[in-house]
Amino acid sequence: MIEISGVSHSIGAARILHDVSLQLPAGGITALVGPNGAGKSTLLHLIARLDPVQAGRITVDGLDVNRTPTGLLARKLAILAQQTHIGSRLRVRDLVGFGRYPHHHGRPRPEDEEATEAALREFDLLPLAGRFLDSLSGGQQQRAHLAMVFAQGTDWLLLDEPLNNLDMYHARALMRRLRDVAQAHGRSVVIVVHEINYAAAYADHIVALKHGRVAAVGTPEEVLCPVVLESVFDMPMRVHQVDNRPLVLHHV
Ligand SMILES: Nc1ncnc2c1ncn2[C@@H]1O[C@H](COP(=O)(O)OP(=O)(O)OP(=O)(O)O)[C@@H](O)[C@H]1O
Repeated sequence: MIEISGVSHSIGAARILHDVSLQLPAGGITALVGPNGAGKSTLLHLIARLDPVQAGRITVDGLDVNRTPTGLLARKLAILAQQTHIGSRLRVRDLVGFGRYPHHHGRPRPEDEEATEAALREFDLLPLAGRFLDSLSGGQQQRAHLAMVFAQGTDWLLLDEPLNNLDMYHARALMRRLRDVAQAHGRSVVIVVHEINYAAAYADHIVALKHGRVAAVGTPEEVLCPVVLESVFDMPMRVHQVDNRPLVLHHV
């Protein structure tokens, strides 16, 4: 479980998160939703210690993220951040192989090579494995970064807008893969997602943030109802049920 207790965060004079307390359960998919600027990425960065926790406390399966050694944290959680600053003159296979670094510290073993090849295969990257990142399309680059995160083989996957640039085929494939790793392998996934119907179809648990505060928490049925959605996104919405899941009509 990830426990977030009384977390506040400021950048300069701007308060970004206000006393956020949450529990993200292990072993399923949690979707973080909310309008632009709500603080979703900031919260994910704090969980992964890309930024230090200024006030409050975050633990991941009991490990305090501010005090846990980097190597241990990197074997516990992997994050796909929204902006990645990795050298573009890097080949896809090398990027994906970096995901294994916390396990081998620079001396890859056969099992690390196998994990890298498996991740390349999983994300349809084998034909592109020898290509430089800057020669790939946006969606292909996104798949390469996802494969690196998967190759890390952690209990927790934190993914900030992983559907960015993915076509319908690869978006659905990714969400099914996330559901599979959560259900069949007991791993835990936290995903920031703007397309609310991916949260509706695949999430077990939804957290809505607004203006740096928790606006709603619950199952898809509890959070994805017009009253809650309209208060979070400030626009009218209709919600239907399809295959026992909510389907949000927000685009018309
Ligand atoms: N380096 C920074 N300097 C100043 N303000 C920042 C900085 N980084 C983030 N912010 C502000 O913090 C707030 C929360 O940003 P954050 O990226 O966490 O939101 P988000 O919910 O992920 O938004 P989006 O859906 O647009 O990605 C925003 O108002 C943003 O402008």
